[in-house]
Amino acid sequence: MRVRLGNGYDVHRFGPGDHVILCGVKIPHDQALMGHSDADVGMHAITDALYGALAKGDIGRHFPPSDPQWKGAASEIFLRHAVELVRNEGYEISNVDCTLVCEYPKIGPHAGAMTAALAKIMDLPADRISVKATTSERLGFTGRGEGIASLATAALISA
Ligand SMILES: Nc1ccn([C@@H]2O[C@H](COP(=O)(O)O)[C@@H](O)[C@H]2O)c(=O)n1
Ligand SMILES: C[C@@]1(CO)OP(=O)(O)OP(=O)(O)OC[C@H]1O
Repeated sequence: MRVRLGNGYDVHRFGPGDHVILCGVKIPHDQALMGHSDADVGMHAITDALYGALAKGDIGRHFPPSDPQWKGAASEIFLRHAVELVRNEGYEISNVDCTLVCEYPKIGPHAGAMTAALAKIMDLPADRISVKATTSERLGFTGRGEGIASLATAALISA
């Protein structure tokens, strides 16, 4: 059996707005995340982990921020593309683990909905997907509430 691992990391800054979209779930919040797309920082990190596991570049290579086609795009477009590449290369996703770094919003109450949303998009059982969160103890840009960071790891196994 062949195994490949990938990691992903992304950051989006806060700006004016009344909700964020994280791992496919819309969460009411007193600010929004800014980006060329819908700024789903969790989904972007997972997408990059899949590209990384395949050694096939990153999200900006496949969906350039300079391309107006992706302005306001739903990030599930990017994730679906990465999942398709995984399957086309003869792998299946063993599991994905994502950590969101922010003081607010609190992720715990939404983690189940995020896992379910990702499972649907990735066509995977929910027990292969983990979404969790940490604060940064009010330190740094995430601690000051200037934005949200996300890290993800993906493991692929040969199908
Ligand atoms: N945005 C967040 C941040 C954290 N959590 C949950 O709180 C726990 C404690 O966080 P620490 O940073 O103090 O370790 C963490 O393990 C999460 O369960 C959260 O839900 N949303
Ligand atoms: C996702 C893309 C799509 O144009 O735009 P952003 O929403 O700005 O997100 P980022 O994580 O900066 O990745 C770059 C782009 O590929």
